[in-house]
Amino acid sequence: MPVSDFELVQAWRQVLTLCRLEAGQTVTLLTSLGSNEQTLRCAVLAVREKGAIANRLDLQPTNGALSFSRDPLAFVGTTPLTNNRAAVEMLKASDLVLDLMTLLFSAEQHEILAAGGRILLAVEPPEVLVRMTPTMEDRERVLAASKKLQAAKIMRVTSAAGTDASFALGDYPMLEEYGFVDVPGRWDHWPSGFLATWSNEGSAEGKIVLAPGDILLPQKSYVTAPITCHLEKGFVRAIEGGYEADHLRNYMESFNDPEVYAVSHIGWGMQDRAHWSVMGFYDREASIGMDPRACSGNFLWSTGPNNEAGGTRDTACHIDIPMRGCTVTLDDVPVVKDGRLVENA
Ligand SMILES: O=c1ccc(O)c[nH]1
Repeated sequence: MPVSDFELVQAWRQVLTLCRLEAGQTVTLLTSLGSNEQTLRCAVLAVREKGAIANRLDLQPTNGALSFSRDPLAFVGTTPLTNNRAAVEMLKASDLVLDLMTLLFSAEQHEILAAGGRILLAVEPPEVLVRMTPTMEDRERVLAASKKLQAAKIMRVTSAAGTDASFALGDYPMLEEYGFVDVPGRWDHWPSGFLATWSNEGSAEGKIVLAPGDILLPQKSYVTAPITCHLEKGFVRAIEGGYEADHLRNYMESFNDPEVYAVSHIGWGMQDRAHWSVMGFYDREASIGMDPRACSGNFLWSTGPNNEAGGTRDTACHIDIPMRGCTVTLDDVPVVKDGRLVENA
C-alpha cells in the first residue's frame, strides 16, 4: 500500500531534525527522470516547514544506454554531475543535498563532501522510507559496532554452506550508514542501518558460497542454487555454479574491466525494520533493495569500486551480495552468529 503525503512529510520532518537543518539554510533537492514525485513533494514541504530554502536541481540522466538495468546502482562512477561544473558548484554551495537521483560512487560526491557539504541519498519507494525512518537508536547501534570494527585486524566469515573467507582490515575508513547526515562532510543513505569497511588491498582470501535465498543486487534475485566465489589476493578469481553463476559472470564480463572482480565493501546489517522477504514483493525496478542490504544479521559483501573509501578503483560495475546464515567474526569475536546479530556486539 502507498503511504500518504502526511506520513511522508512526518518522516522527512524527523529526518531533517536529525540532520540538524536550521532555518535560513539552503537545501538542494537533486532529481532526475527517475525521481519519485511524492518523495520530492513531501521533502519540499518539510524543508519549508523548517524555514529553510528548498532549491531543486534537475539533471538529465546519463549511462542509460550503457547500463543493463535502470537501477541507479547498476552503473556507478560517472553521473549527471560528471563534467557538469555548474551543477557541482550549486551543490557545494548548499548546506544540505537531498539526493533523489543517486550520486553514490562518484568523484563529484567526494568533492561536495570535501567542501563540507552533506548528502543524504533517498531513492527507495516512499513506503520503504516511512517504514525505516531513521532514529538516534539506529545511529547509536551502528556507531557502537563501528568502534569494534575500527579496532579489528581480521574479519572472517563462515557459513554452513561452505563459506570460509578472511579479510585484513585497517587501511580503509568505516562505512557507517544510519540514515541521516548530522555533521558536515557526511554522506548517508535513508533507509539503511548497516556497517561496512573495505578489506586491505589484496587481502581478501578464501571461498564464499552463496546458498539458496542469498541475494544478488542489482539483479534483485534470490539465488536458487549454490554459487561459489573463490577469493585470492583481494579479487574474485572464479565464479562457479549453475546458470545463475553464468548470469553473474556474463554481467561482470560485459564491463570488460578486471577491476569488477575486486572485493569492495564488507560488513553486516543491523536494521531490524528491514526484512529479507520484502524484495520478493517488489518489481525489480521499483526498489534498489535496501531491505536485504540492511536487514539485521546479514553478511553484506560487494565487488568493484573502492573510490568511496579513497581507493583508486572506480569501475562502473558494483555488485552487492547480502547473505543469510553466516557467522562474522572480528579477530575471532563473533558480531553475527548463524545469521543473527550478536547482542551488544
Ligand atoms: O547504501 C548503500 C547502497 C549500496 C552500497 O553499495 C553501499 N551503500
